[in-house]
Amino acid sequence: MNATGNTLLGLENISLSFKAVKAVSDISFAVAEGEICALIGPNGAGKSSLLNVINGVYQPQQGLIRFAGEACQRMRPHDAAVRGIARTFQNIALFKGMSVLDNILTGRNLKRRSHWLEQALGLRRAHDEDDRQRLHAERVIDFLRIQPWRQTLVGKLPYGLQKRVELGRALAAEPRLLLLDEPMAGMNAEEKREMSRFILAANRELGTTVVLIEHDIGVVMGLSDHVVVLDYGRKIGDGPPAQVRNDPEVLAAYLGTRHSSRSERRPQS
Ligand SMILES: Nc1ncnc2c1ncn2[C@@H]1O[C@H](COP(=O)(O)OP(=O)(O)OP(=O)(O)O)[C@@H](O)[C@H]1O
Repeated sequence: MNATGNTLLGLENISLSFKAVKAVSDISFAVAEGEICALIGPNGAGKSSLLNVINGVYQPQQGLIRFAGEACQRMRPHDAAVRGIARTFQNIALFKGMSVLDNILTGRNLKRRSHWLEQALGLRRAHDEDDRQRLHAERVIDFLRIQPWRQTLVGKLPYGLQKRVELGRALAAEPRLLLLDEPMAGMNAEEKREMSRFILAANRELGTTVVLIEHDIGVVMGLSDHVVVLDYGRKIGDGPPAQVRNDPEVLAAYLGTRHSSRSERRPQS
């Protein structure tokens, strides 16, 4: 564990509705700087909605978000990115017709200092900037061990590698907080182990705080310092993995006494 004990992200009484659907109801929890926090819960529990609140895609009707000591009621996606929050998506959101390197470079857009006109005119400052951004993107490529595919079009890569490139694009922004929406969905056991290693490395070696949504409870227990459990938009668990996995309310949500067809999400004993 890498956590400092200082709160990086605080959610206070967040509620979000879509007309009659209450996606998130009065959720509060804190994420310490340097920790890996997993958001878990059955389908429709409100996990993705909450990530979308954190990075400003959805505006909650109620509640406050504190990030790095600053409180705000409404965060726009651009503000969130400028403040150091990066995100990957449940369904891969990459430019399939662009190379791995160019996709990762798009993660550096907010770091560019040269004006678009300088870039259009090919001025020296823009060239130097390009070199610096490329160097950084190459470091991310090395970190994630995707050098052999750096010039390959992303659409031609297998799914597991595309997920890694998406992680790379998020890391290229040098985020303070990385939000990962099901980074291991659809992967086999070996791919999950590999992805877990990269997430741990980003956390430990780069010092990135991580909030991730994951359905594989074995992965969650092995990777996280902190687990928050949602069910029907409410928080029903919040604590270290060992505590959460033995919580009767959490077990009930997963073992299906309140839901049907939960068999694929049972905590491992
Ligand atoms: N844009 C939207 N418009 C209307 N309803 C929505 C919208 N986004 C989410 N919801 C609803 O909000 C509730 C929470 O959905 P959400 O996607 O956050 O759950 P989840 O826990 O991420 O589920 P899953 O594990 O299936 O991805 C669901 O009832 C969903 O149908």
